[in-house]
Amino acid sequence: MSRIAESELIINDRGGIYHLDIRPEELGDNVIVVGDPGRVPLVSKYFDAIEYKNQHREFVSHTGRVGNKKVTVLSTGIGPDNIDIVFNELDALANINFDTREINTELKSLNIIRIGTSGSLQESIPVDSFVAGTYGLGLDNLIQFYQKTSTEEETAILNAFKQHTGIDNNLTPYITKSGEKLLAHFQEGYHHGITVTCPGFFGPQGRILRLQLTYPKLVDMMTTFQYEGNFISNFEMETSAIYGLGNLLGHNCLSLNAIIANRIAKTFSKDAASAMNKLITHTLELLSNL
Ligand SMILES: O=P(O)(O)O[C@H]1O[C@H](CO)[C@@H](O)[C@H]1O
Ligand SMILES: O=c1cc[nH]c(=O)[nH]1
Repeated sequence: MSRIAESELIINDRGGIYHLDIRPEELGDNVIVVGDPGRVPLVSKYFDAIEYKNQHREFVSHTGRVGNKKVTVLSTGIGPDNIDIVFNELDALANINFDTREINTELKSLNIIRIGTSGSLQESIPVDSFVAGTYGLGLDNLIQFYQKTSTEEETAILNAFKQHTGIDNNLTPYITKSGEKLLAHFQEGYHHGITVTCPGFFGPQGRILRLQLTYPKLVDMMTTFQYEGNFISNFEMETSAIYGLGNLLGHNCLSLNAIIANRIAKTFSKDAASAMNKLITHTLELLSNL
C-alpha cells in the first residue's frame, strides 16, 4: 500500500485534518452536514452529550452521542467546491491511517445526512415543507474532475433532462442517486423528488437583480421536467456533490431540505427557523433508531 505524501493528505500539529481540524477519533460514523455554521449548535443542543467541538474557517463541528450513536454535526459552508473539501477530508478521517498515511484495508461507510434549506420548484411543495432528494442533479462541474460511472437509470434521466431543457455544451450536468437505505427511513412527512444543485444562488437559480441571464427559461424547464415518474422538486447548492462524491467514496448519503422559498408561488417562509428546528429534531429521532 503506498504512503500518501504530506502535500496531499495535510495533517495539522494537533493531528487534525487540514480544513476541518478534526482528528480521526473525533469523528462519528453518522455525520450531519449543514451549510450554515450557525446551524451546528442548533443540532448539537439535542445531543445527549457533546464530546468534541472544533472550528477552522467555516467548518464548525460538534461530535457527541444521540442514544447509542456517535454523531458529528459539521458545517460545510456554501457550494459544491466546499463539498469537495468536506467529503475528501471526512473520507480520509474514516478510511486513511493518519500514522502510516496508507489507505485502510477495511473501508468504512459513513451515514451522511445533509440538513439544509432550499427553494421549491413545484407549486405543490410549499414553504416550510421538507424534501428528501431521490437524486442529486448537478449543474456544477465538480464531478467532471473525478472518474464517475453512472447507472443506466441515471444516464436515462440525465439524457431526458438534457433533451427537455435543451441545455448547451457550456453546462455539463450530472446525476447520482441518493443512498436508498437512508431514504427508506425518510418517507412520511417528506416530499420526494430530484434535488438540483446550482453553482450559485442568483443567476444559476434564475434570480434577476441587475444582470441578465444566459438561461432565462431554465427554472421553467426544470419545473416542467418529467421522466418516468421522476420530477424536479427543489434546488439548492450542495446535494449533487454530496451524492456524487459520497457514492464514489462508498458512503450512504441523503439530502433533506426545508423549503424556505417557493419560486413558482413566489413565496418565502415567514418562520424558517421553526421549520428547520422541526427538520432537525425529526432527523435526529430517525437517526437514533437506524
Ligand atoms: O441552508 P444551507 O444548508 O446553507 O443551504 C442553502 O442555503 C445556501 C444559500 O442561501 C446554500 O448553501 C444552499 O444550499
Ligand atoms: O431559493 C433557495 C433557498 C435556499 N437555498 C437556495 O440555494 N435557494
